[in-house]
Parts: sequence; structure tokens; C-alpha cells
Amino acid sequence: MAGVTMEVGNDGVAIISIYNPPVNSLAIPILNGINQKFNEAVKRDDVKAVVIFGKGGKFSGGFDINVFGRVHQTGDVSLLPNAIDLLVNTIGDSKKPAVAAIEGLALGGGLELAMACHARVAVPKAQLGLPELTLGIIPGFGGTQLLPRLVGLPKAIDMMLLSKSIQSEEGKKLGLIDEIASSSELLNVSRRWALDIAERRKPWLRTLHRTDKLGSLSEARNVLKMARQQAKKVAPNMPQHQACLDAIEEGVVHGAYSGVLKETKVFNELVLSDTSKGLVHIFFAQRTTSKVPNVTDVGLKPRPVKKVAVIGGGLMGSGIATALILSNIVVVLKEINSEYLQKGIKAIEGNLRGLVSRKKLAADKAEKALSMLKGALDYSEFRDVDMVIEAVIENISLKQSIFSDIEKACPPHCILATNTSTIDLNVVGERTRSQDRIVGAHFFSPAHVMPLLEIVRTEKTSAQVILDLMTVGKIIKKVPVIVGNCTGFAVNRAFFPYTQGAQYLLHMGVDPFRIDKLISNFGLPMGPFQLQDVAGYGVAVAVKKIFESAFAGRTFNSSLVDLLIKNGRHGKSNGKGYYIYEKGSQPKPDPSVLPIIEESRKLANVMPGGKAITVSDKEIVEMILFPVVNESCRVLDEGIVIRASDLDVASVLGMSFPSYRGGVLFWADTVGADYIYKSLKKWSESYGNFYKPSKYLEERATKGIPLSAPKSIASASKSRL
Ligand SMILES: C[C@H](O)CC(=O)SCCNC(=O)CCNC(=O)[C@H](O)C(C)(C)COP(=O)(O)OP(=O)(O)OC[C@H]1O[C@@H](n2cnc3c(N)ncnc32)[C@H](O)[C@@H]1OP(=O)(O)O
Repeated sequence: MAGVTMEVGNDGVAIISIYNPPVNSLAIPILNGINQKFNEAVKRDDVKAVVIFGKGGKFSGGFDINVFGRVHQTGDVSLLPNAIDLLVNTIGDSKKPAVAAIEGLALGGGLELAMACHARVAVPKAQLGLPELTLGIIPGFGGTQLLPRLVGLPKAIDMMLLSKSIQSEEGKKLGLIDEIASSSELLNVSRRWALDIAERRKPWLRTLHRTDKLGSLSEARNVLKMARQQAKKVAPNMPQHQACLDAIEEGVVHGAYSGVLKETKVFNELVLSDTSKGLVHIFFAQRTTSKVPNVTDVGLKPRPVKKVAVIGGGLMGSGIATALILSNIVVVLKEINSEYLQKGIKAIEGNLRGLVSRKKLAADKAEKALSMLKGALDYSEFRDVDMVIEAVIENISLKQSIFSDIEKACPPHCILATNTSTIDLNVVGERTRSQDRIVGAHFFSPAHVMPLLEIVRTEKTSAQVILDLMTVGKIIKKVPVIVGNCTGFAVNRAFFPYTQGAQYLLHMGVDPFRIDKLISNFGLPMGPFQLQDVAGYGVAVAVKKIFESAFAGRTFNSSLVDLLIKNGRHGKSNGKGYYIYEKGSQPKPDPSVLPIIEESRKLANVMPGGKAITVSDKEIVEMILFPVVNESCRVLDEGIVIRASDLDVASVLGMSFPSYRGGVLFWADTVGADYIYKSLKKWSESYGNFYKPSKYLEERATKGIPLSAPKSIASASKSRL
């Protein structure tokens, strides 16, 4: 049972053990347990020193994040514990020394607990970090003061602001870890350290009393100033970055205890911020994606997938192959001729080189990955593959004939997956008998970098196949989200009005560069026009027709992309699109695109009364994102995703919707269904059906039910999953 226990050895060392699987999170009863046992240890005459240990191979994954969820629901910060007293006074200033014995990981409050102790012993490769900023808060158990005093200001800022963990070995070099010991020796070595401190053979270092690593005040001010500038650039919409620096600065200037008080104040304010609500939502939503009714709860075991064939070595195929070989999965890359095959292999080598040069991959690991790759021009290598991923161009009859071929060439257990981003899976697999093995493995480009994997199932895809693909997805470090079969699946379907909404506004007279700027200010990495430049216009041309026929009556199309191509513009690939792309400099808006836009505006003729519309900045953002919310409502209504939070995760990981806004539907609920409905209704009356609110949105808005609330049983029968 979860709890905290204490055992006192004959040597006078009390071992206080935390047990709260799976990550020994510091839930409130656990913190109370540590407090109680520590006080008992201090009082007992037979105890000379204390070791704090986490059972089950992990020291602690930090404070219990579920409590933040409860604070967000109730707005009641008094639900938060006063652990500062425990860490700073009870442990830090205790009359008896304490040593943290760290296995596996010490993150957030877990590392703060360890840092409050007087020494730390860790096993090799234990993960150490303060990732609180990823939850929209700052460390709240003294971390902003403790870490700089152990590793110095620049490294501490780096670890906190980037939420970057380090391993014990680096921790030892920096002074965060005092000794590294094997797992079997961890407790013995920790006991010895604790006794050595108690008996003055080793120094008794109270972390908050230390200043030796902080440097001079002027050095510190410089480091903080640079960190503030950097944070302003990379996290302009997230208050926790500057707030964390405020707390650190307070401690550097006025001393650790002042810093701790500031930290507590800032922490309590940030817990209630929208940023924290969004990020905590995404934390749990991401973990919920792996719970799939009738797949992960029916006792199935994933089958091993050791060898995968990838058909097509283009942009997607080479990216998928790269992701697989990086995780030690043997890949057979099949192309139709040796020229294309060589191109595919070169692309994979280029992907690996890119990772090495960005220091994301060690050179020897890249070599090892490449050794997992084989090229093929026929299906002979397919006889023992566990999965095929088809990644050829979006051509229905080509895909159908490939599927009928691979059904014959592969063993009967083999998963038959397609990376199509739009085509109905039932159509792809029409000529095969193995309908239960057909599944969509929809990666996002670049496939070896983007974290989302949409797993598309039809009514016939077997639960085993879905589970196997989910497992492969996790092995290759993707977040798999299960979706139903429809044009565009979940992400491309929900976001087709994003590009089209921007195009519509442009054709109603709004400046594209203003639109891009506003959307980047909202938090997407780039605006819709720049995105189109980067993705290439081929994609825009291909998907335009597909969406137009699937969602007739609510699409907006223009001749703009065709005109751009006709004028020799292909976007980023040839350096000329809406923007000018030059090596080594940021993309610059290209005024020479404006006459082409003007021509397209004339052809589209959608300006009401022939005059450009006047809209506020806020309205521009809403006129692009509310249609996305509207389509997301249809995705929910049709049961394309299991739950609203799955679409939130998919929007963050597939479209880079800002995670601190909690994903598209979470954000929509913070704006309010009623407001979104009324805005869309008003625009649909002025500008047509593109904005017409969906039934789902109308119903939720009129009944006052959040968009993300689970569907009623009555409408559940419509599910396509
Ligand atoms: C006051 C303090 O300064 C504030 C804090 O400490 S805030 C917390 C800071 N800590 C963190 O941010 C760490 C969050 N956790 C993680 O990064 C990862 O879970 C981990 C690296 C610890 C483990 O990763 P992994 O082995 O892949 O397991 P993962 O699936 O993520 O988590 C396993 C389960 O533990 C839960 N969990 C993990 N950390 C948790 C935490 N700190 N609190 C509550 N639950 C937690 C997860 O929700 C998941 O639950 P589920 O099985 O019901 O879905």
C-alpha cells in the first residue's frame, strides 16, 4: 500500500522509504508521512542520521500533479501543501543529517526533496530535473533557490527554463550528486554518507546556506539579464519563465529565505493561471491517449514488431524509415527503381546527419541506425516482415494494387499500414481480403521529428493490430492517437478550415502578413501563409480538391496557389512564396506577391459589396480559429476521436497548436461555446456557409455544456470507431 515507512538500523541510520507507485509522486499523504517519520527520527535517541529513499526503482516523479487538477477545478489554492516548511526547516535545518538515495529519477518536488538533504547518492544514469515550467508553474518546494546553490546559476537556469533533465554522471560533475553507487550498493553507500556527516567525517552542507556557487552579484545580474531576454524571445506568452527568474533573482540579491518566500508567492499565483490549466490538461491528456476502450483493456499483449517494410522513399517514407531505424527496428525500404531507392537512402542519411549536426544524436548511434536499413526493389524481403507501411503518392489505384500485392508477399500476421493523409482506408484496402490487418499509420512531416502518430482504424481493423501499432509508435517515441476513418482523419480534417479561413480573409481584403503575425502572436510557430510556403504548394493543390468534394458547401477555394505556381513561385523550396527565403536570414514578406493576390481577389470576388472588410486583430484570429473549433465539433460528434482531449493532444503535437492553451477544444472551452457559436453565426450571415455553426456547437452553446464534456449516450451510437 502507498505510504511512508521508516526502519532504523543498528548503525543508527533511519531509512525513510516512500512508496507510491508508479512514480512515487509526492501526494499530500506522502508528504505528511515524510514529515511525520522525519520528526520521529529527529526525536529518537537511537537515530543518528536519516536516509530518504524511493521504493520500486524511482526516487520520486515530484509533487502529485493531480492536486493541480483539483486546484484548477475549484480555484482553491489551500489544497496545496505547505511543503516548504518540511523541506527548509524540518529537513534542511534539522539537527540530524539527511542523505537522499536516488534511483531511477528525481524530478520536480522529488529533486527538491533530495536537494534539501545534506548529500545525495545516486545510481548511474538517474534522471534529475526540475520540469515544473512545462506545467505552467515554477518549482515550489524551494527548487529556485536550491538548484543554483548546488550547480551554479547558469546551469540551474538552463535546467529550469528549458525543463532539461541531466543524468547522475553530469550531476556528479556539477555538484548536484555527491557519489554514484550501483543499485545494490545505493543504500549502504547512503547510510555511510549519512553517518560520516553525523560524525563529522564529511562536511554538513545545508544547501540554502551555501553561496559558493552563486558567483558575484554583478555576474549573477548579467546571467539573469541574458536569460530574461532569451525567455522573452522563446516563451513570450508564458508567464512562468520570467516569474521563475524573479524568484531566482530575489534569492541571489536578498538571500535564500527571501527567495523561498518569493517562490511560494509566485508559485501560488501561477498555479491558477490559464497557462498552467492548459499545460496540466495536456500532461494528463497525453497519457490518456494510451487508454483505448476494447483495445488496451481486454487483456491483449502486443506482438513484437522487429522488421518493417516501408514502401516509397519520398519525404514521408524516408522520414518514417528514419524514425524506425533510430529505434533499432530493421527496415526494408522498397522503391520502384534503383535511382529512387538511392534517393530514399540518401534522404535517410541526410535525416541522420541533420540530427547529428544539431547534437540530437551521437555519430556512432547514426552509424548503428543506418546498419538497420536495407534497400529492396521487389517483394522478396517482405516474406518475414511484421509490418508494412505504404508511403507512396496519394493515388488510389496505385495504393490498391500495392495492398493487393503485399497481402500475397507478406506473412499472414503482418500488419498492413498506409500513411495516407486523406484517402478512405476502406478504399485503399478494397482489393484485399485481410481487412482486419489494414490500418492507417499517419505520420506528420518531418516524420522522424514530429511526435504525433495518428492511428486510423476502420470498423474491421482488429484490436490486436491497433495495439501492435500503438506499441511500435511508443517504441519510436511517438504519441499514438487512435482516430476513426474519414477524409483527413482527425487533425487534417479539423484543421482544413485553418488554411482556408486565412485564404478567405485574404480574399476579403485582409493583408496576409498581418494574418501571419497575429497567428504567430497567438502562439503557433508560424502563420498559415508561411506554413503553406514551407509545406510546398503541391500539398495545397492536392488536398484542396479532396476537401472540396468531401465537405462541399463549407470549403473556400481560390486560384491563388495556381497563380503563384504560374508566376514561378513554389514557396520555400525555391525561395519565393508569400515570403522571400534567403540563406541565413529570416523570411521577409515579399511585396511582389501582392499583385498576384490582387488578381486572385478579383477572380474570387468575395468582398462584400466589392470592398475590403474591416476587422480587428482579435476578430482575425477568431475568424481563422473558430472554424477550426467548428470542424473539431464535427470530429467529436462523428466519433472520429475517442474523447475531446485526444484531439487536444493531436492539435498540439500535429499542428503545433500552443500546448499552454491546452489544445484546440480546451482552448475553445476557455473562450466559451456560446461566444464561438454566436460569432460564427454572425459571420455566416455576412460571409456565407464557410462559417455556419455545426449542430454539435449549436447544441452545446444553447445548453451551456462545454464542448469537451463527454457525449450523451443517445448520440454515442453514431460513433465510427
Ligand atoms: C512543488 C513542485 O515543485 C511541483 C512539482 O513537483 S510538479 C511535478 C514535477 N514532475 C514532473 O513534471 C514529472 C512528470 N512526470 C513525468 O515526466 C513522467 O511521468 C515520468 C518521467 C516521471 C515517468 O514517465 P513514464 O515512465 O513514461 O510514465 P508516464 O506514463 O508518464 O507516467 C506513469 C503514470 O504516473 C503518473 N504520473 C507521473 N508523474 C506524476 C506526478 N508527478 N504526479 C502524479 N502522477 C504522475 C502519470 O499520470 C501516469 O499515470 P497513468 O498511468 O494513470 O496514466
